[in-house]
Amino acid sequence: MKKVLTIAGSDCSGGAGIQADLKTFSAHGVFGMSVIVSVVAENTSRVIDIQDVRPDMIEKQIDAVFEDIDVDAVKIGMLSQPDCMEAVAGKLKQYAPANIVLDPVMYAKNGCPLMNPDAIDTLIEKVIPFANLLTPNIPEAEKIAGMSIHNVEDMKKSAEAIYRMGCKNVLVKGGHASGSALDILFDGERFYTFDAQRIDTKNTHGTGCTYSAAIASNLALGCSLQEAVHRAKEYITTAIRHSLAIGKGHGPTHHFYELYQNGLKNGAEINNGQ
Ligand SMILES: Nc1ncnc2c1ncn2[C@@H]1O[C@H](COP(=O)(O)OP(=O)(O)OP(=O)(O)O)[C@@H](O)[C@H]1O
Ligand SMILES: Cc1ncc(CO)c(N)n1
Repeated sequence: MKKVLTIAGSDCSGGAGIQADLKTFSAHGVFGMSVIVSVVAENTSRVIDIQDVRPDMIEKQIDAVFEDIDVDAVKIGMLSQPDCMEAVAGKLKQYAPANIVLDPVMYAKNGCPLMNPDAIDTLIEKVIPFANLLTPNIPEAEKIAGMSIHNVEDMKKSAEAIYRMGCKNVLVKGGHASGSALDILFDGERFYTFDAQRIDTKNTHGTGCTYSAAIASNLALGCSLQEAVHRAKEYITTAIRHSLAIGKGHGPTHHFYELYQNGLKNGAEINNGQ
């Protein structure tokens, strides 16, 4: 069985973070493992408080996994402070795992901050160079690239600027744009687009976590990057289409294994071109 690790924050309400990642791993038939970087008291409406795990404890969790188990892919999510980022980066250097997917989480869907804005330089200098794939949404791509994004051309320009920071591939997600749900992948040479119909729902809590965890699962299963993103786009589109009206705010996506299989069989209408 393929083994995939998430290094991220815990969402006690179950829709995002570590919890979304582990549900996504199970739906893909891979063995999920987790290193908790922050404990977040949050729900579908708000973030109440964040307690970061001590950096040496983050390092020890990563050691515990890698000294014992071969890891086929790593998904990295919420890293709230520079010292958490440095702890994770040091261990990525030490263990050099394959297939690192980095979701540079900055805000929850309800707008609450999950990363200290002063940590962005550390993210760029210390963590981004380890990523095989970076998956910013539009506001995150704006902050990292230092430009504003108004259209698809701007999404492409931001992807090029972020690529130059040392990650091997960049996927700028269009969930925050209007029109169809269009994502742009840049591999340093070419752009690939992954487009799906926008689903009219407020229940999109944890979509970015789910998407990046699905990409990491597919990479662990041996897919090429383009195939991994294509399949993950089908997965997230199906999970949003069947999202759950749980809670009073942005409800979570749905991770039923059977739903995933049916979604794939029914072909969740993804157009990918170049
Ligand atoms: N309403 C929607 N209908 C269809 N696809 C969507 C919708 N909203 C987001 N997506 C898709 O979901 C994926 C995740 O993108 P999004 O930009 O929402 O991530 P995110 O903002 O990082 O999520 P979060 O911070 O809540 O975890 C992308 O493929 C995006 O195109
Ligand atoms: C712990 C955690 N990670 C990521 C997100 C972004 O959706 C969230 N809301 N909570």
